[in-house]
Amino acid sequence: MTSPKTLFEKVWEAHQVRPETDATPAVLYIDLHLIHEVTSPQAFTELRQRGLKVRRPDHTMATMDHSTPTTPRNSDGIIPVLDPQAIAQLDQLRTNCAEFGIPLFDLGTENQGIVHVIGPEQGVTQPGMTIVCGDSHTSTHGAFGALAFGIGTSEVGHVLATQCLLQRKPKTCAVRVDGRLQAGVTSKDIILALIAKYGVGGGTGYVFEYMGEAIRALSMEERMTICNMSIEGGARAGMIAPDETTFQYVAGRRFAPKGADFEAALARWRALPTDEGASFDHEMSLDANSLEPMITYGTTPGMGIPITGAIPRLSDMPDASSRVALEKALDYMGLEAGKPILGQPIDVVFIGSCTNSRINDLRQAAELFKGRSVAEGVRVMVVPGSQQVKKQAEAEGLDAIFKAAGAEWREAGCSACLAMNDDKVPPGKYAVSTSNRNFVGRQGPGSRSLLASPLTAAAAAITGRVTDPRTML
Ligand SMILES: CC(C)[C@H](C(=O)O)[C@@H](O)C(=O)O
Ligand code: SF4
Repeated sequence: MTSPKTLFEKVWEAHQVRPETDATPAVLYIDLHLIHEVTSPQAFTELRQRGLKVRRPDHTMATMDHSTPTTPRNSDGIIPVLDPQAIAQLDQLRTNCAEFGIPLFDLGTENQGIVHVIGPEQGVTQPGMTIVCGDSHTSTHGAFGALAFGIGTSEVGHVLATQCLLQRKPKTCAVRVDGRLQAGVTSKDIILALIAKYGVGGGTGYVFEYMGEAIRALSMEERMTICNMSIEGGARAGMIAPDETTFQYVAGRRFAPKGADFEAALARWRALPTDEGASFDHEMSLDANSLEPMITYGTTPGMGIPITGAIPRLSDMPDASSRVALEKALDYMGLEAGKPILGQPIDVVFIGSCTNSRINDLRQAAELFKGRSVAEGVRVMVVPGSQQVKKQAEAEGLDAIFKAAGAEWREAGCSACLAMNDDKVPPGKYAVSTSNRNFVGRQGPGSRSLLASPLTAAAAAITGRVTDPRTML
């Protein structure tokens, strides 16, 4: 009998070409390499300079998402790109993919979308894989029981050339979430609460494995929301053991194994969950029963509170450095210590990003918008994570609900998650956003972001203030 192993250890060992030594990191084989227009150009330049080819173009997939506009199509069905820098970046990716034989989901084509939305959607994201991308939210794919993490641009070059990566083995942390979520409380609230409890550095050096009754009860889309923000809790990656929910989601997708291959894959995937008695280096926990909708008030994703709570006071802080951080954050946010967050007026609502732009997120938001209108003076952007999500939402009539309420229904992309395209939050304005980062200037210079779930975002859109969505269900 071999000793019991964690999910992470099984995936790591199956991909280790060479183990690490004191002097050298491990060499890890990569099953899937996702690329986008922002972090890949220099990597291709290096390949050309060194006369190298892409080792496995068939295990590499490209999309356009960050700098793409999400403005509705023109009368020719084309999404117009006006920004010269975006034009250059997108053209460069087209050239690189054509030259190196990499499949590309080009802007406006039927499968284009945010890189972390399309991987799962196309069935290229599968249990037990190693997945990398020059993007920190690659952790999203860990929801399938894959080991998935972000890499730097020079590493993108290494993976393109060799399909391998040099990595130090991270430690493991079990994150147990027991109990059941109340109505109006979502997986976004689980991850915001976890980061509020353990801090943005709590997971440093670890790969999280989320487990427990509350995690098992979640759909794949909800699990992706949690794994997506593992990186905001400091972890290298976040994983969830694959189960029937996972297998059902993957089955039948475009690039998923079919027939006998699927059966063989299933047998392998069923052996992935952490063995009874396997040990972790560290543990964290959260009680789902007592969770409320969460919202952030500051400039890190860890500055979050239950929506019925009050903004912390300096005297609540454990040390001098957190007092300074809080003071600076509240100054930037224009919020007052000790005050309730409920009722805070807001200007913009953004429903989208790789955290919360899948069909389930849009359905939840639409449920609240149905028969109601956006508050006077509030701009609401609803941005599907992919063209497929957009199509599905339109087939279900969700777009009609959003538009009738007075929200904008846009094309797929990262959009207002980060200020790399035209979708920005104006200086000094407050945005309730379903994205994952509320850093200074993240949604535009001077923008003030309050991170929350799609339900909480929709509630704010309708009332023009921070509102508990449970009062509107
Ligand atoms: C542009 C990209 C490198 C970046 C990331 O790595 O996460 C972006 O996706 C983000 O969310 O900040
Ligand atoms: S949606 Fe936001 S977090 Fe996700 S990849 Fe795009 S910019 Fe990064």
